[in-house]
Amino acid sequence: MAIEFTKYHGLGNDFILIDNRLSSLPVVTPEQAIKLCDRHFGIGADGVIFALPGENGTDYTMRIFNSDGSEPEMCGNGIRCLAGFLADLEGESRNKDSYRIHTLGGVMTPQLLSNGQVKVDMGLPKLLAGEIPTTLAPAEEKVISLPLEVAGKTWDVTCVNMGNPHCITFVEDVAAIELETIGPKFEHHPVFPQRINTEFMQVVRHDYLKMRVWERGAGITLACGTGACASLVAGVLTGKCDRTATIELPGGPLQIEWSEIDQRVYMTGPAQKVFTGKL
Ligand SMILES: N[C@@H](CCC[C@H](N)C(=O)O)C(=O)O
Repeated sequence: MAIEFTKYHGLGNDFILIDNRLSSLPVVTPEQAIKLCDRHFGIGADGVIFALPGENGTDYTMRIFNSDGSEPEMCGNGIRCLAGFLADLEGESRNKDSYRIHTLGGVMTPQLLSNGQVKVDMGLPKLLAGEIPTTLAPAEEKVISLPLEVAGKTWDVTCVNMGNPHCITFVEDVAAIELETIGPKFEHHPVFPQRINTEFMQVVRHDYLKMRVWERGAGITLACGTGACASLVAGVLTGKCDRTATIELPGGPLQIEWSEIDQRVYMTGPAQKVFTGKL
C-alpha cells in the first residue's frame, strides 16, 4: 500500500506528516516510524505525526511517534505543522482558521495567522509532582527549584507538564552544557517514571531567554515547543522572566505567553512545509 507523506519542520524540529483521516488507528507502526525517522536509512525526522478523525467533538486528533518509536502525549512544534498540513489538505473547502485538536495531552487550539505563523492555545500548565509525573516531591506538591543529583552534580530543577513532562534547569551558559552526555541521564533518571524532556535555560533578559533541549525519545533537537512553554512557566515561577518572552532555540525564536487573564499558555511560531513523497 502506498502512503503519501509531507515533511514539515517547526524551527528545525522536523516531522513526517501523514493523512490518517480515514482511520482512527495510525497507518504506520512505531517500528516503522523508527525506520522512517532514521536520518541515514530513512526520510529523517524527529517524529511521525498523524492527522486522525476528531474525538470528543474536536475537529481532528493528533498522534505522534518519537524517533525512538515511543508515543508522547503532545508536541508543540508538531501541532503548528499539523495545522499547516490540515489547511493544505482541506484546500479550497477550508472554512476556518483555527482547529480544535484532540491530543493525549488534552485539547489544543492552533490558529493560522495572516502572517503565516501559527499561534497555539496550549492550555493550562500542570505543576503538581503527581501530574508531571515525578517522585521528586509528594504528589500534591509543586516541583519548583528543587535539587536533583545528575551525573555527580546538583541541579536546581523546576518541573512542568504541558501535556507532556518537562524538567527545566537555569544555567549561566547554555552553550557550555554537554547535552549529549547529560541529556540521557536526565531522561532516564529514576525520579521520572515516564522519562522526561529536559530544558537548559539561560536568561539573557527577562523577556529573552536562550534554550537548549534534550527530548525524551528523540535526543537533541533544534527546537521544542512544549519545552519552550514549560520553560517560560518555570521562569515565571522562579522569578527569572516575564510572563511574555521570546525563547531563542538553536532553530530560531518562539514567542511564548503565560496569560495572567486565563492562566493558559500561548505559543506563536512558524510551520514550514519542506517536501512531499510517497512510501
Ligand atoms: N518536539 C516536541 C515535543 C515532542 C515530544 C517529546 N519528545 C516527548 O516525548 O514528550 C515539541 O515541540 O513540543
